[in-house]
Amino acid sequence: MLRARSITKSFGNLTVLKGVDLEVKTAEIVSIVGSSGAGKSTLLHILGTLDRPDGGEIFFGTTRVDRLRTKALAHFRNRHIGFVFQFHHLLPEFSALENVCIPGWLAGKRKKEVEGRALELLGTLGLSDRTDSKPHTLSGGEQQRVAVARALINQPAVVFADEPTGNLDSVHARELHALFLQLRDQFRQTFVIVTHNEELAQMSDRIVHMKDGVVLS
Ligand SMILES: Nc1ncnc2c1ncn2[C@@H]1O[C@H](COP(=O)(O)OP(=O)(O)OP(=O)(O)O)[C@@H](O)[C@H]1O
Repeated sequence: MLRARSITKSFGNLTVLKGVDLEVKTAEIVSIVGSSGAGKSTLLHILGTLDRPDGGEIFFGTTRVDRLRTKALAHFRNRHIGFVFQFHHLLPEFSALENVCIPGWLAGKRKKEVEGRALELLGTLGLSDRTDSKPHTLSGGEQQRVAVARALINQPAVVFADEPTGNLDSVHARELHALFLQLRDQFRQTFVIVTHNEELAQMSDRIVHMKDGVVLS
């Protein structure tokens, strides 16, 4: 599904990634753990095509994404990659349903089709009765679940999550992780997660340890 080889990245004099290799299979949940500054978020952003590596190669299936031009890359990202961040960045003036639909509309899919899938996803995530709610009227856990539904709307090959439970209490954090497992089983959804939460990392299929810009295991 996802194959990254010899990924390097520097910011000025600081070499943050020193030749990272990583393979992720379909329907696998991989957690990336490691101390602060190890390069986890940098790697996630590069794998998620939000940033480009200095060297190395990244394949999604047979598509080499690090060579795509900016416009083609944006198109690829919107169609095939989902993101969940610690702060979910929901658009405050739009309802939960609209927030979920927007990436689908941007991808040029039919309005009704997108809405149908959004309603199905929100139902799966236990939010059927909150579809018309604005983000500020939802709890932190509910907002994060809306963000997960939004990440899934275009049926992405991979969802990248950077500290997705960082602003949730332990009950909601556990619920969110259980949801990732459910989505893996139900839709064969693949996840790559950066987390400091040891308990959640243990629930993944595989833990990848990073230290000083390299993957240890
Ligand atoms: N855009 C940038 N410009 C300059 N330096 C950066 C940039 N992004 C990250 N860095 C530096 O790269 C190093 C790795 O950062 P990164 O966020 O990838 O680490 P991390 O393992 O995710 O850390 P944390 O667990 O604290 O989030 C840090 O020293 C950081 O300051």
